[in-house]
Amino acid sequence: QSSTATSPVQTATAVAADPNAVLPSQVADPPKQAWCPSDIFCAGPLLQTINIANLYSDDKTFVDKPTNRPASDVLSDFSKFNVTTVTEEQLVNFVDSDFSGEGLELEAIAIANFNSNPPFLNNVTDSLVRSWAQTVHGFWTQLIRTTNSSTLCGAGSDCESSLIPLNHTFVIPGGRFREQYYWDSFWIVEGLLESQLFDVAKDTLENFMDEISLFGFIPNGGRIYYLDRSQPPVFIQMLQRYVVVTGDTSVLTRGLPLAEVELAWWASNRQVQVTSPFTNQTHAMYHYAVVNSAPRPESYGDDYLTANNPATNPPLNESQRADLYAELASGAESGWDYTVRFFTNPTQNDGLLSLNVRGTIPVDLNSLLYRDHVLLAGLYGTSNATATDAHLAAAAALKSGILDLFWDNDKIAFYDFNLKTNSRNNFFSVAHFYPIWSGIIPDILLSSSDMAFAAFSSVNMVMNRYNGTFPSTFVISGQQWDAPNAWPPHQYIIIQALNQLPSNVTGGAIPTPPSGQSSFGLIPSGQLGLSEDQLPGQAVSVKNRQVVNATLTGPGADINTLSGTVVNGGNATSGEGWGAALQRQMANRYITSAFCSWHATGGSIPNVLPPLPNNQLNVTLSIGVGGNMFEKFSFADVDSAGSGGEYTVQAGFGWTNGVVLWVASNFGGVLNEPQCPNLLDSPLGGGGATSSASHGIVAPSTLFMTALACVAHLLF
Ligand SMILES: OC[C@H]1O[C@H](O[C@H]2O[C@H](CO)[C@@H](O)[C@H](O)[C@H]2O)[C@H](O)[C@@H](O)[C@@H]1O
Repeated sequence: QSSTATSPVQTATAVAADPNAVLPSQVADPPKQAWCPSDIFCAGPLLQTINIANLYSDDKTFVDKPTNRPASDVLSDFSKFNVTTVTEEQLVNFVDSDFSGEGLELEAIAIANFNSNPPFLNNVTDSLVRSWAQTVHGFWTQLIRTTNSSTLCGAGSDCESSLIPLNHTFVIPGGRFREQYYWDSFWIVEGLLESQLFDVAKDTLENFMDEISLFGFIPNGGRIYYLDRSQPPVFIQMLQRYVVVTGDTSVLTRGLPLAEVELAWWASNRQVQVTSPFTNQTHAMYHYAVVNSAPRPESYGDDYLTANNPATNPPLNESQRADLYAELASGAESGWDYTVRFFTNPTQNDGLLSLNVRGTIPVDLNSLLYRDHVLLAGLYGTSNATATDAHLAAAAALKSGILDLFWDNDKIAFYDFNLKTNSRNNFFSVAHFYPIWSGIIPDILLSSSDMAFAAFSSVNMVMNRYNGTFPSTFVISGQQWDAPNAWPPHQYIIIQALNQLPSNVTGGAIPTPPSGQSSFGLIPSGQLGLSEDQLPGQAVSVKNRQVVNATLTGPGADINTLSGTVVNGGNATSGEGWGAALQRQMANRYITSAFCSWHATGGSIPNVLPPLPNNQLNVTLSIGVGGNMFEKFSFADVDSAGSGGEYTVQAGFGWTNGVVLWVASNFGGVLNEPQCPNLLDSPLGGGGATSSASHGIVAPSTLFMTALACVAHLLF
């Protein structure tokens, strides 16, 4: 049995807001970037002019459109324009005649031997969750791609495309993300392994190996405009998971030497010596630091406007603009594009002009590289004792830097180190959990159950206080890697971090908050860097179309507390310690967020789950939409997608599906049927309907983003 291939190509129409208008004046073109030589898809006069004309709602659309005639003809056509007199309509005609549909170089293919009933489904007890997990497993068939350069303008043509052709099939995230992405693929591979799509997982690895051979590193994504940067380094972790699950060690013949090449790239290009103000020891640590002095091609208009914002007084000079462009690219390399966490002063929302990515030694990056070294040592095993020892030594050196620079023994948390202030940032984010996931467990957590719980007390608070899953940070900034957004990879990392704690410290019950306090009272003083009343609110009802939040402090703030467990947290099992309880709650909340936001946008399962009635789907503008698997969620509303950032929330979605399948497989015995709030209770729905759950009201901004996502038809 094979799956059916679906067409991936969507073509956005170029729109001239005012056809006869000439373009506003432009600042001088940025210098040509050696890493991105295309005169069409990289920084230069053509790309800047198209973006100034603002023909597409998403800057990425244009750079994903292959030319439909030789590049020299396209450039010759463009050279006929004078940028001070060309009209928007002339540019619309130019792109319509010289370029084809975005993503046309990619082809959806069928998955050979697709088993629609993989064994992991037997792990899922609840029948609705099992059917839905099977539905999500089926979504791989819509996200699988292969390169098909011959669809350009005939084989052997010199048409141009920004795509980096890949030799093997791969899974895309979905929506505007039409190509293979680096760190997304880790969670995609986790899901593929649960789905027993071992060939696709292996193909993914082969593609990354080809890229390391070709470029010396793995680029952010499969387009030439990503060639200035990588993404969080997880290739070795994918390799290890594939080998452990399949037992197929044949990939190591090529994989091990290429893993060395990748690690050497990080060491040569992203390493910095840091002398600790705490111990005076010097550590070789890593940061995200991209060499780039132009707007990112896929976000050219956004970056150009950030650098040339007329409200910036005094305006940035050329070298300040170049510096900002390096920061923006470095933020994209971190995978967290963008967050106040990487602002010069994270506690003040000073905007992207204050980005300090290169001046931050990030706790997550260093933990990932530590884990890479440990896993690589394990993959060598006894076959190469010298290499094993070298990687264990590299891991030990990183661990010592991580504990020295990032760990705060009073607040019981890991924080980034700031090179500008030569101190730890007093800013809590979900990055705190990366070292623990990676196996770096400070002694104090190993010797005290209270301290171990303290390291996870923010998870307990989120489960009790908010409807959804764990946010990137607790600051609502408008950036997509801040509240209210909760991302699938991070739910996986927290659950896995809990797994790393020894059972002798996780066996007791979840502690009760001090008298008169909420679960916030269980968090060590200062850990979050915010007082309880500075945390985002949780909506509980709508009155006169106004959202009413739960009280911010005191026991009433724990609005999702039930006797013995939390809302949408599954049922407590007898003898369960706090570690298992938090895992169960996180697993249930994740499934609830992914399921409810899918159902709220028209998801249904034949003979199992009907779609919501039209009066509810109308609230999310989802009539006729078949359900969206979103890339991110809201931590305060399980019905809603995430929001904010520079592009509209996307659906598809590779890592979301991967984490669903992993959670279903590993926690299927403790997953309950999700209880989704009634959409008519939302401000957009008018409020006042009876909710299917006691807690559930949708925050207006996030629901609006769900609606926007549907309007834009951002489906697969
Ligand atoms: O176009 C803007 C940015 O989009 C990507 O970033 C986001 O999507 C990726 C794919 O899911 C994900 O890996 C990343 O964490 C997201 O923030 C892209 O990776 C960026 O480089 C790009 O500038």
